[in-house]
Amino acid sequence: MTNLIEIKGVTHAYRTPNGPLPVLEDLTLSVPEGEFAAVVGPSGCGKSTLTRLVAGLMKPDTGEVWLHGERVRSPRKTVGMAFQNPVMLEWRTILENVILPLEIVAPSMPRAQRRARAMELLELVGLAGFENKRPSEFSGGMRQRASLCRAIVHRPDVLIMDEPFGALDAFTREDLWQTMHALRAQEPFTAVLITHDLRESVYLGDQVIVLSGRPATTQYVMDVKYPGTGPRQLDGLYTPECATMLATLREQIQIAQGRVAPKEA
Ligand SMILES: Nc1ncnc2c1ncn2[C@@H]1O[C@H](COP(=O)(O)OP(=O)(O)OP(=O)(O)O)[C@@H](O)[C@H]1O
Repeated sequence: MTNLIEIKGVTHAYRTPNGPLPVLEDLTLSVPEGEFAAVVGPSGCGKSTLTRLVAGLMKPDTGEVWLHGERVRSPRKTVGMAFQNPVMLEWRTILENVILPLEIVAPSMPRAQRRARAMELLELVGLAGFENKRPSEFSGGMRQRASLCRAIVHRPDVLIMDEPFGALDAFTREDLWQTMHALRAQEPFTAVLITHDLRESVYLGDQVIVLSGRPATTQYVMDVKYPGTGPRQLDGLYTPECATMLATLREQIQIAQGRVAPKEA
């Protein structure tokens, strides 16, 4: 499997009035094409900075970021992004909001085709029938569903999500996890998810990458062996296999926070 994302020896510091703030330190990681990588780490360690580098919104001080075999040096159209608080244009309907990236990336696409593409996704996430509503009429969960559609409507190479479900209640969040699996089953894409929720990382991730405390480096990578065959079931989270994976991740986070010493190899 080829790697869609390659981050090689990336080091970055922000310039602040108090001097440089080192955020990433010789960070190396890769995400194979079609895989879902969940990234966890202590608060403030540099997770969002990492997403900005992959999207080409920032350049690292040193090191290289590669996407689909091309060095990332500027913002990429082939990246879709979703955030905790999706910004929607209130004067547009939900359908018109979802169509927006196509207007920018594929301006020559016929209007009917754009609408059909957006509707296809809205149906997939359970929002068919709501397409003519305004964002203000939507709940947080509905906004986030629409935001996911908008992020992948132009079929990006990679979907980057920065705590997209962080502000949702636990039940809505679990619904959205299932929606995410449904979306991926329909249109396989490579994904990077920043999250603070270890259960979410295991339920959604093919791999979970644990970053160290700031300045962040790749501390630990777990290949998720989710119990059961076929589509992942939420019940799987309550099995001994998942309990073991979650305990390992929790310990890694505590090491990253400096609360526990790493075990001798
Ligand atoms: N533009 C900036 N200028 C200066 N410092 C910044 C800037 N952006 C982020 N930082 C600082 O860099 C550090 C890493 O920030 P980043 O948002 O990447 O961390 P994070 O792991 O995503 O945080 P959290 O888990 O709290 O969401 C933080 O200390 C933050 O305050």
